[in-house]
Amino acid sequence: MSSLTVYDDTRPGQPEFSSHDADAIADRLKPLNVRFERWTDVEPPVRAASQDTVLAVYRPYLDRLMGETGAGSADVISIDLNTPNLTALREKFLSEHIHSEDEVRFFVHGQGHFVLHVDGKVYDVGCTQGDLISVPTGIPHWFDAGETPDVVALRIFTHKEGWVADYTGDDIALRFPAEIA
Ligand SMILES: CSCCC(=O)C(=O)O
Ligand SMILES: [Fe+2]
Ligand code: NI
Repeated sequence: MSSLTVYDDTRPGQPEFSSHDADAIADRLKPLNVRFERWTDVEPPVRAASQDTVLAVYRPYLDRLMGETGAGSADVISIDLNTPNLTALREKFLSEHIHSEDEVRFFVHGQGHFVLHVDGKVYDVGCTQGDLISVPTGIPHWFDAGETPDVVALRIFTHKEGWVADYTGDDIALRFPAEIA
């Protein structure tokens, strides 16, 4: 289930807002210019589907999204216990970072948490199958799918280099472990 938990960034473990309602989550994130939507009218491909199959299933939606955002490429990231170099991959996403483009992700299978750090607040967004999230350029955040990850997500990129992060050097992610069910 999608979720949002909000904290003051000085008070880990003391949520000041929490919801599992997609509309309430979207409303709460809107002032940050974070886009959060549920796309439920597409039947997801099977978990083991190839990257090309996943892209083909979502093609019309992807074309619209890429048109709206000006993104030039899309790919599929799949992370589970069999993923090569899982520890390194997990660590790469787990430290607070920013991007110079919007981070647009659609959850095809499984779940993961985008944790955003804005104006003294921490927003732990638990994303699940059917969720679209767009984290605006420059918002510090990290991503955690836990120690037994199970996630397949569509990613779209504006830069031709693909995924590039600037780490903030803040170790806040250590103080705010995502609420992984
Ligand atoms: C589910 S996509 C992996 C996370 C990611 O791209 C990021 O944190 O920048
Ligand atoms: Fe990111
Ligand atoms: Ni919950």
